[in-house]
Amino acid sequence: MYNIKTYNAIAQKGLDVFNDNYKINGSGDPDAILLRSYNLHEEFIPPTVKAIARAGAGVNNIPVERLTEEGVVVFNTPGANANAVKELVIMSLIASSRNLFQALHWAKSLAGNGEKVPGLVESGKKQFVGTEIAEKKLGVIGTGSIGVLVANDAAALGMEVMAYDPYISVNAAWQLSRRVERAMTMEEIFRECDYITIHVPLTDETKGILNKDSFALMKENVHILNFSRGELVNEDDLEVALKEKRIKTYITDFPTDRILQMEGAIALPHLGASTVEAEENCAVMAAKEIREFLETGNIRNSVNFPNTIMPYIGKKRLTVIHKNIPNMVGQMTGLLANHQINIANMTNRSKGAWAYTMIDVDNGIPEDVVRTIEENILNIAGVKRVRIID
Ligand SMILES: NC(=O)c1ccc[n+]([C@@H]2O[C@H](COP(=O)([O-])OP(=O)(O)OC[C@H]3O[C@@H](n4cnc5c(N)ncnc54)[C@H](O)[C@@H]3O)[C@@H](O)[C@H]2O)c1
Ligand SMILES: O=C(O)[C@H](O)COP(=O)(O)O
Repeated sequence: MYNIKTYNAIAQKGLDVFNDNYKINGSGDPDAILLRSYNLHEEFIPPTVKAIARAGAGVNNIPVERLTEEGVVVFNTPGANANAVKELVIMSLIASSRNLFQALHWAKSLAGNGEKVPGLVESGKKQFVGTEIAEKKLGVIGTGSIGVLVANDAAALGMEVMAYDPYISVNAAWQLSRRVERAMTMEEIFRECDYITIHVPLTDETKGILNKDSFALMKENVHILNFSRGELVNEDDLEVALKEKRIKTYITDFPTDRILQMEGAIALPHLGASTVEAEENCAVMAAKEIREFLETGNIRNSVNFPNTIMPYIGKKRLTVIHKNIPNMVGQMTGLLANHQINIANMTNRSKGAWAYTMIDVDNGIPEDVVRTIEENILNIAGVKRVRIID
């Protein structure tokens, strides 16, 4: 029986992925954690936890580096909420061009004026004259799951689109419309675009990527959309740029008290992935990742360990998380050979400083021998975790 601890509201469809062999939030220490944006940085994570799945894209709420050192596999759900975010970004692009957020607020303020309302509407509407997005230039920073969809749809709506992503995946490159122009530097986007939308993860490299230097390069009256993470934008510099009216609108899904008080800032309450479809997609994918890892050792969509898939054929499986250093596999197979154990199947993959090995051995090995081998492998310098799956 496995115990799964959840944080945040996880869609029932995802929880339904777990069968009778699982308890959700049962008593005792968990085997895995399933969460969304809950901040795990300050949380105690018991050593029983083998996997953590983020039902969503961003993993900046999870202490990934520390967990990697502890041999805990962290998953996310690539692309599962991308369409939801894209729809909100496209909506916001149009809404900001048409001053829709302010206009709605103003229209509502007319309540109580009785029969005068239609007249007030007609005389007041000129303050909200907007611009059309067709033929304007959109810059997309980061063309992963969300950025590609935004770029393609904006191009289909008649915008000129320029995209920048020095680490673009082959998959994303295949998906990108031929109408999307490639920017070789972010500066090109800053200088040329009327609208800029950012779709990169929050990392040490991307923190504060939009700052006074980038604002200084931008066209006057640029609209900036940030549906990725608040910390990508330097708040001090943003405040100045909005005050100086260099930036026309800053639309964000990540309000802070300060941003809420800035004129020209439009804040949504982190709604990007809050659709029934996205919540279900993410929860189902995350739950399947946990199940597959706990039951077969296979790793799919991990952010800290190599994706490693070996068909599970019901044999005894040894899974080993270890440092990516020479002679690890040799030492493990040597131990098995010493016990006259035949290897039926084996795989070894690495990602940066870490590696993962799965070895299928024939069934029927006495339990005490299995335990000895487990202990011996764990004693190999560089090995962090060993699991035997029956
Ligand atoms: N508002 C929301 O509810 C919501 C929902 C989903 C994701 N997000 C945020 O959006 C981010 C992107 O999501 P995604 O699903 O598209 O992720 P993704 O991993 O598919 O795409 C991220 C892209 O950013 C690129 N990138 C990384 N560093 C870069 C840099 N310095 N310059 C340019 N490009 C860079 C990567 O190459 C990748 O293509 C997530 O990390 C998360 O923080 C927010
Ligand atoms: O990174 C993500 O996937 C989003 O920010 C969604 O966060 P949420 O699951 O808390 O809505």
